[in-house]
Amino acid sequence: MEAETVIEIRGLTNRFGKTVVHDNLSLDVMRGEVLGVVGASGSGKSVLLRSIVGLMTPSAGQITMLGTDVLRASAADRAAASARTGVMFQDGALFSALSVRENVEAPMRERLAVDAETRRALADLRISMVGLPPEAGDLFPADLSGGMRKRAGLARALSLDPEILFLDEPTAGLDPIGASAFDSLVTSMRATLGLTVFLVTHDLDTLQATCDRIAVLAERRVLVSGTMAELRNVDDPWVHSYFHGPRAHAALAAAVG
Ligand SMILES: Nc1ncnc2c1ncn2[C@@H]1O[C@H](COP(=O)(O)OP(=O)(O)OP(=O)(O)O)[C@@H](O)[C@H]1O
Repeated sequence: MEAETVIEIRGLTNRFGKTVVHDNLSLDVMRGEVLGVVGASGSGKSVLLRSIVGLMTPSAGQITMLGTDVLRASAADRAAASARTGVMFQDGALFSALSVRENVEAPMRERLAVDAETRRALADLRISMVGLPPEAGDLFPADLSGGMRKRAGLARALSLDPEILFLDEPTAGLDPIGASAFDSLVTSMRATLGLTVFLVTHDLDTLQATCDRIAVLAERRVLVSGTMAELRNVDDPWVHSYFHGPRAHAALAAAVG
């Protein structure tokens, strides 16, 4: 079966004043893959994610997501494409005045024509899917540990049963055990829900554990993409030091051992 491109980015340029973050960047994301996006701090990973999900307007270029030209489509078409995606931000970005359940219900209120009881049941299902205990639905973000807040953010990202999940530094701030549990959760949900995952991370263990393919942002574009094994053979100083540094060796050793 031929692979389907679910996100196609061509000629993307992002500028802030004189700072050029992306220059003529191209990237394809295929249905069902977990794509990791790495790059030095400031290389434009978050700006890329925000451009795709419509949180900022790029200076130039074309982004086609699920068949919609997101930079040129009508607001209604953009909203329809966006409802088929979910985004989990680094700090969870939960509404502090709402309970976890209400946070998970929030996207449904806008997009799903279902009664309150069904909405609540769907939210509780998402909460259990991400491994939170049932009572977590009644808690508020301030009552949650960092790991629970990440899971609650993930439950909200899954609210509308998305086809594409965007994760921005999902394991940042978690202890190694919590991070590895989160990696396993992403892997199992991709398998059970058939998700496509776009994952921005610095975490080599996460790359090793979850990603089919990794795209490296450098020189204002996607310098190279491939599997971890392929990227270890790329002759570029940043790529080489990233994938051959002590942390990379530790991640590989942990995966083998
Ligand atoms: N709203 C903005 N206004 C001006 N400059 C911005 C804005 N957003 C991002 N930038 C700049 O764009 C560049 C890329 O930022 P971005 O946050 O995408 O980097 P990153 O690769 O995600 O970094 P990190 O790994 O540190 O999170 C940085 O130089 C940043 O200062």
